[in-house]
Amino acid sequence: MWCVEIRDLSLVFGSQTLFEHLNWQLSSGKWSTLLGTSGVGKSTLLRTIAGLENEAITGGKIIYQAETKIAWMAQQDNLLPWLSLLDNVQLKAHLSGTKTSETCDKAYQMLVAVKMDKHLNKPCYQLSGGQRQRVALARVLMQEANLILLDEPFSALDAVTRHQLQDLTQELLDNKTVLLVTHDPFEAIRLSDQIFILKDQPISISAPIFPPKATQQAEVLGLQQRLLAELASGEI
Ligand SMILES: Nc1ncnc2c1ncn2[C@@H]1O[C@H](COP(=O)(O)OP(=O)(O)OP(=O)(O)O)[C@@H](O)[C@H]1O
Repeated sequence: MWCVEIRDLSLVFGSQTLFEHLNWQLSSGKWSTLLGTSGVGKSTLLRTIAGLENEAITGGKIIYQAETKIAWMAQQDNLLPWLSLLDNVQLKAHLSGTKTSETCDKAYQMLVAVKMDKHLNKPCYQLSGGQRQRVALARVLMQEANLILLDEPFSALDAVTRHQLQDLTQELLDNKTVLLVTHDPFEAIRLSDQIFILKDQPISISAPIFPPKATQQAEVLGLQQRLLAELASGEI
């Protein structure tokens, strides 16, 4: 069962053809990861699925399952620095002047889920990078989306914080459809149900690679080596 189907899609930036008659399906209820060298077009694919690149599309279409609701989380958390955590999490209500005790309560519950509730009235500029990404995750949860697009949300974090936030994100987004962009093969192996490698321009997307689940097997190390080699061979 798919959540998004890309059908015969072509996309061009000036003289650069990124997608040409691209066909691809994103499976429902799974974590899918896009790996590929810098500049290949991973973020563009994510933005295209989010409907943010319509002007660059020259052909084909994207079909969404009924009631698909999209949320987005990226490396830059896009929090408003002078607003409190609580207001950042309920930003839509805050900006539209529709805050209620229900939206406040729900935002609070989301901050509890990401273990940031004790800071709820602080302005966001006082937070560390990892704390800010927790708040960004709470904002994603607040949107009650069923398709979550993650554009390198962990890449700016130190190893320990990254590990913790990966685990938390995986726990809280269980059962959602997640599409993750990363440069890190090990992150892809840890988090994904399926991995896709993007290569070349126009882009080709590999068949799905299904990582083993236990993280300390020789098989995992072998797959990590294979992904690194594939990425190196696809440098553009
Ligand atoms: N709005 C735009 N206008 C023109 N060119 C663009 C635009 N957005 C992206 N590009 C170009 O499209 C190509 C793919 O960019 P994209 O950011 O999708 O790559 P990426 O694989 O996500 O790279 P990275 O891993 O470095 O983030 C790049 O050559 C980039 O310069």
